[in-house]
Amino acid sequence: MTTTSVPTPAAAPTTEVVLEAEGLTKHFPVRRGVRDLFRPALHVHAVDDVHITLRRGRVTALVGESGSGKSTVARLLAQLFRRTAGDIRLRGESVTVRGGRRFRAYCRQVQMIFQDPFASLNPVHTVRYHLTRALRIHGRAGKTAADLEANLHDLLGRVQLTPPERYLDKFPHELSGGQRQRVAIARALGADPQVLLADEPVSMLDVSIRLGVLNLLRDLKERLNLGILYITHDIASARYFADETLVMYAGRMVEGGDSETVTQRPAHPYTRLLIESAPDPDRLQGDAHELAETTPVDRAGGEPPSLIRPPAGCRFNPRCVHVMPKCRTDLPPRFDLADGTGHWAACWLYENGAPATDVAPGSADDGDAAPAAGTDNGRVVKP
Ligand SMILES: Nc1ncnc2c1ncn2[C@@H]1O[C@H](COP(=O)(O)OP(=O)(O)OP(=O)(O)O)[C@@H](O)[C@H]1O
Repeated sequence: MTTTSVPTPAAAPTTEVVLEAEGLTKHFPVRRGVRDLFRPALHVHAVDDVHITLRRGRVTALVGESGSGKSTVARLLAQLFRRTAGDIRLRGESVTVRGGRRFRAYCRQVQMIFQDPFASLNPVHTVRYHLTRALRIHGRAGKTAADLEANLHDLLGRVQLTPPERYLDKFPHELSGGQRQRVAIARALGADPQVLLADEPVSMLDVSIRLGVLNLLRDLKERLNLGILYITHDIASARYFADETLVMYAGRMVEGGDSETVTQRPAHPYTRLLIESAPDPDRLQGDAHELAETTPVDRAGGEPPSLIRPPAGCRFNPRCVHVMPKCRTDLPPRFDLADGTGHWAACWLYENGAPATDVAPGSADDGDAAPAAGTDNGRVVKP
């Protein structure tokens, strides 16, 4: 019996840039009624001037509260949305595809995993159907029925659904949430991609199984040398799972760097707010008084701004406790924090190269902390 097992991608240097976007922008037109015909057209400024680089063998987390534009970035990178401006390069080559054969070729390399595995699998079809279809679409089903069966077994083995025979003929409703998400991941792997865009892949799963799915993704990253974009509300899980973390607020990137640095020494007042809002088991283990003394608190209040008329200057300025006149008028560029880790923040506080630890914690007002971004779902419990 000859079988064509699912091949392992060719070895590549782990830091090879596979997918990058520069100046990525998406403005959604606002639907208008007859009475608005003579008024200027309005747009939702969902994503503005985003730069992102995904490397093979690395997880990049994109963190921000609801409505900050994370899913839009993922859909732009997946070429599911037409971009308003910017460039997307796959292995250095600019790509714009709109359906058809070129879109399928792109999908073979860049696959998306969605938040809700139940919605992303067709309830009337079995696991076998979903995976066979993915293998056939991407020309990887093999030549014979035996090839196909071996490839199906291989895919299920990769997502640790073993023995495969137990799962192949099951319908989505016969599987747990975690098993369904593993099937969705197996289906994505059926294309033999180089990049996975995972849009909140664990936020709809029971807390107890989130870590297992994240560990699986990390294992796949290492074994298949995948570049992974991990979208989440939960900055604590980014620290655990991602190599690099980017923080997004109201459609713009505000901070980035290696995950340990961004989560342990956050520079942007918004990142500080996110971290303060997200209980981290490591921090919570400490004494409460000690915590209050050693952790800078930015008690910013308020709500994210309207993206139809976003604030001038820094979009976080209406909520920022460190706001300066310049923040209300001038858009801050990325300032390199010169700590040797590639850490940067788009915040005027760092205009003169002040180190990340120099932001005075005591300037917080006495208001309540802002609504917790990401405290409700998507959280991973560390072992
Ligand atoms: N198709 C669309 N048409 C108009 N506006 C849209 C569309 N899709 C998203 N938006 C708007 O773009 C902004 C960013 O949405 P997006 O879903 O990317 O945010 P998010 O950070 O992923 O939020 P969540 O975590 O809740 O999914 C929001 O204001 C949203 O209402």
